[in-house]
Amino acid sequence: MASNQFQLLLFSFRFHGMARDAIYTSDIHSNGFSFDDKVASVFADMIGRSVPGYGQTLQMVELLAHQYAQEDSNLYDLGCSLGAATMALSRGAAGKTCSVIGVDNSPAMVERCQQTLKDEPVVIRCQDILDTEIENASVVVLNFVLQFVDKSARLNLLSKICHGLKPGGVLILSEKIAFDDADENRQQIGLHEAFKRAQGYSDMEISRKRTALENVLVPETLATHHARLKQAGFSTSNTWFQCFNFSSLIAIK
Ligand SMILES: Nc1ncnc2c1ncn2[C@@H]1O[C@H](C[S@+](CC[C@H]([NH3+])C(=O)[O-])CC(=O)[O-])[C@@H](O)[C@H]1O
Ligand SMILES: O=C(O)C(=O)Cc1ccccc1
Repeated sequence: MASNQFQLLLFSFRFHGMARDAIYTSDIHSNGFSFDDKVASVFADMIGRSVPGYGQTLQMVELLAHQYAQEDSNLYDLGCSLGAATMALSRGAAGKTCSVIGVDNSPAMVERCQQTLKDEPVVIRCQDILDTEIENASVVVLNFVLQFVDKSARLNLLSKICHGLKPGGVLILSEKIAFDDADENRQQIGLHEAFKRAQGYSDMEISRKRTALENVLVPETLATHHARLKQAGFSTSNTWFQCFNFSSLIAIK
């Protein structure tokens, strides 16, 4: 997606009432994190101010879709939330006869996503991605989603994706990551929290969300991701982006 198009998307979220994320200014949401209506209503602001490099990641999803989308194939955005990466896929594949499919199991997200993308040539489904059939695919996106899937189900999901990809097809995987070295892990988490502070979150908001995400968002190391991608059947995987404890990979079948 050209950066002006991404700006347009952000503008459209703002225009349609994108509210500022103030969820953790109060402690009523301190018991766990879920993609409910409250989160969905501020999500564009939340992810933009919480994930360093998020906007650039979307631009690269468009570029990678342009590079790897094959004629007469399906492009999947698994865990599409409000459809930002779905839109990037659609833009990247413009001019090719591809079907773009976004999937999310949060009704609140899907409702908003369908409304926002109602004029785009994409289909948005409310479904658990563990139940989604992947077929005739050339590009599959998991943009900060695998981290929410139970660890024990991650390999099966990636194997299913690899199986549904055409030869030369790709998986674009973005994740919050962990580091084996405890000092490095602490430093990267500290830098991420400094980023969030610079984006206007208070120490209290940062600390409450950290607690809410415990055992909900479970990050793993890059080495674990690359090893699992290989085990799932991908022939290569490479890291193409990292900022603090957030990273994006591409795996080719
Ligand atoms: N099993 C599941 N099945 C379907 N959806 C799921 C599942 N588990 C989680 N989700 C969905 O995955 C999304 C994760 S957000 C993705 C951002 C987006 N990709 C973006 O590029 O803007 C990332 C974040 O919040 O850090 C939520 O909408 C969940 O409902
Ligand atoms: O905010 C955080 O600490 C994150 O790790 C990123 C994030 C962004 C949106 C929802 C959940 C987590």
